[in-house]
Amino acid sequence: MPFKSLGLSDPLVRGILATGYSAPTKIQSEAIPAALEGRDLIACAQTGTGKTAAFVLPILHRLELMDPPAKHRNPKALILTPTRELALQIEGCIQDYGRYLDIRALTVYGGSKMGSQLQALKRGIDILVATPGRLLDHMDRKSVSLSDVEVLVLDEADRMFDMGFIKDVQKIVRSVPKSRQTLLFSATISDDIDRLAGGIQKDPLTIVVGKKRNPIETINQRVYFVRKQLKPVLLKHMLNTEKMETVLIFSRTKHGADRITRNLQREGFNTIAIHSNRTQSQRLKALEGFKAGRYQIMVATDIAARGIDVEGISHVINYDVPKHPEDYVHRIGRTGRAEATGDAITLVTEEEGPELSRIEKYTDKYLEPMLYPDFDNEQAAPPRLPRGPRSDSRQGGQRSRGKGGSGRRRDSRGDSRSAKSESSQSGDKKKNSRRRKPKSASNSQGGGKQDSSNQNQNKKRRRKPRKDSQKSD
Ligand SMILES: Nc1ncnc2c1ncn2[C@@H]1O[C@H](COP(=O)(O)OP(=O)(O)OP(=O)(O)O)[C@@H](O)[C@H]1O
Repeated sequence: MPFKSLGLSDPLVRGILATGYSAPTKIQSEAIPAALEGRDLIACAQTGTGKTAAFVLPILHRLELMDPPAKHRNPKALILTPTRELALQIEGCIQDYGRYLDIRALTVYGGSKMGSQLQALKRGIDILVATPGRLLDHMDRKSVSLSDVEVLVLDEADRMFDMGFIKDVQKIVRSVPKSRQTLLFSATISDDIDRLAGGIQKDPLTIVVGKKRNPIETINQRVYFVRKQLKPVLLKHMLNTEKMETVLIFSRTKHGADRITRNLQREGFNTIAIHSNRTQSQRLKALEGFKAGRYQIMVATDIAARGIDVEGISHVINYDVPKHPEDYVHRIGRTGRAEATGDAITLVTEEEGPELSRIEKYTDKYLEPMLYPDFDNEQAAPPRLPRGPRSDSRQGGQRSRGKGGSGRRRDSRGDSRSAKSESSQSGDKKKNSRRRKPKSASNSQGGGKQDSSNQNQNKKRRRKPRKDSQKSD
């Protein structure tokens, strides 16, 4: 099915084709006609499947039909996103798809200069993309009026309904006319959303593409058990032995992200950090540099977990297991996008075992624990690192002396749980032999057995143009 058959206007279809898309993805085929009819939507589709165009295209189409578009003083469409980076990315999509239309979009987000935003708002805009905090600032200053908004989008809807955002979002929604169309999109939409959405939507149509909560199948998920003190050593070992093109590493904390970044920089890896303690220009520089290939590795907190679309991320590494299972789905969804393949690696300590179990329950998938090839998880002290002598002592190698490796076992009901480390089971090898043995992944590039994960890695990661036959199945 071509884009034209979705009912989109000619200049818009030309803009889509010029962006390089030849046929709609499944979520686009299902959501666009319903949105064009004016329905409220709750749309859930896996990461990297083109949800942005599924809400941006109907907005552009609607605006184009309005007469005359250049006269709009107040925004006609409002798109709310949880992060600045995502807001800017969506504005980029609006510019791309709408290149043959006369439509003005503006992004307002914290950390950016007010002056230019105020001027643009004064001149008048058609689409406003915003993070909630900065939009509320503008509303307080009366520099923007939402009284003409006809379409409201909550991208990453479940995140927008999180405790941290809910009050701000509710306040914003109350300022938008009730007659609006409201579109909610995310890769993870819980049943609670129906309840929360009840207050802001009218008879919404729910569209679910793919299995709810499941990471996309193009991501090869791997889990390695490792002692806490050895995480930095294992990370370096992986980066040195496995062929990784562009790597996104997630840390649970900002300090952790900085620490990992410093360690990797000392080791000579081209690494940059992104988190909310960095200035806006540092955040922009990091993301742009990562996208442009100036940095091979970006270390991030969960601010980069949602929506960020960087072509060619070959590996996502969860240095820490994410606290919320849905964050796992979003984090690893930064790879394997638009039919590319990718690897998602999670490093798990004994303490993090229960969190991994929650992820398994949430995604309904058991993640087979593996041992990293040629890595001694029992080593008393980490090997001496080639550069940066200070890092040796910081690895905590000495403190780790005498502690065994971590592992999990699965009971007869199939539940997985944290298992005691080997030495904390008095170093009793017999006891350990009862535990399900982590599988050796044999995925280093320096020889060894090839498993399916390795075969996956060797697949081309370049984005393939979608085939007509794939778009509407
Ligand atoms: N019809 C299409 N044909 C080819 N590529 C597409 C198509 N639609 C979108 N894409 C590309 O697919 C990638 C993922 O799209 P997008 O960022 O909208 O995904 P998403 O579903 O919103 O992901 P996430 O859940 O992570 O936010 C982007 O690089 C986008 O340019």
